[in-house]
Amino acid sequence: MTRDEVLSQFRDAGAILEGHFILTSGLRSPVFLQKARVFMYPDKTETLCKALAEKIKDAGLGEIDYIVSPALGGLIPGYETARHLGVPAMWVEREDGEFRLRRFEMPQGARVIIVEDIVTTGLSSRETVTSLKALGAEVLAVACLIDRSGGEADVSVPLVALAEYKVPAYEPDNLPPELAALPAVKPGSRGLN
Ligand SMILES: O=P(O)(O)OC[C@H]1O[C@H](OP(=O)(O)OP(=O)(O)O)[C@H](O)[C@@H]1O
Ligand SMILES: O=C(O)c1cc(=O)[nH]c(=O)[nH]1
Ligand SMILES: [Mg+2]
Repeated sequence: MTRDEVLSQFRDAGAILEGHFILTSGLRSPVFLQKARVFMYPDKTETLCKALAEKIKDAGLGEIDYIVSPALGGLIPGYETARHLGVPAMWVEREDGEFRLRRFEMPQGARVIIVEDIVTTGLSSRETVTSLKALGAEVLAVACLIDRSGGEADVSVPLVALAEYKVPAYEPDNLPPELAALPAVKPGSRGLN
């Protein structure tokens, strides 16, 4: 899929939101990719994740034992990408703020690809890599649907992005006036009680 085809799937689902958003990293942005509005549609999700699975295969990473995704956003694309790769999918979820593989066993040395929905700073992906390495997994790569950093994010392992879409993000104490004038909302699940 081309970058424009990937972005069209998001645009057609009404998933490219404009306003003032607090991102999971704490950065602020005038654009939010509300992936849940894409994952509402099984056909769109299948199209995107089939293409991501092909890109993962083309990356030549060798045998893959498991896909693991960070909840919540990674759950649906992780499952669907795993389906196209023919491997099982697990997820990590936050417990006391830390990603944990609460419901599954990870065999020592298992070869894992992490599937994320969106990468902005790479923070959530790095947290996922750390949690899986601590269990003895070999993390081959992170794969995501959209890399908002335009290739700049450090996920601590190779990053396979279906599309890059560079979107501005600002430190909260350095906002452009037109962004500061809008009320801020935080759509993601980090820090929710
Ligand atoms: O690269 P980063 O700077 O970490 O940003 C990207 C992360 O932000 C979102 O998750 P969020 O924590 O908002 O919660 P969600 O998965 O429940 O949407 C998204 O699903 C990624 O996991
Ligand atoms: O950085 C984030 O938290 C983030 C950005 C985005 O566009 N979409 C999303 O789900 N999370
Ligand atoms: Mg997430």
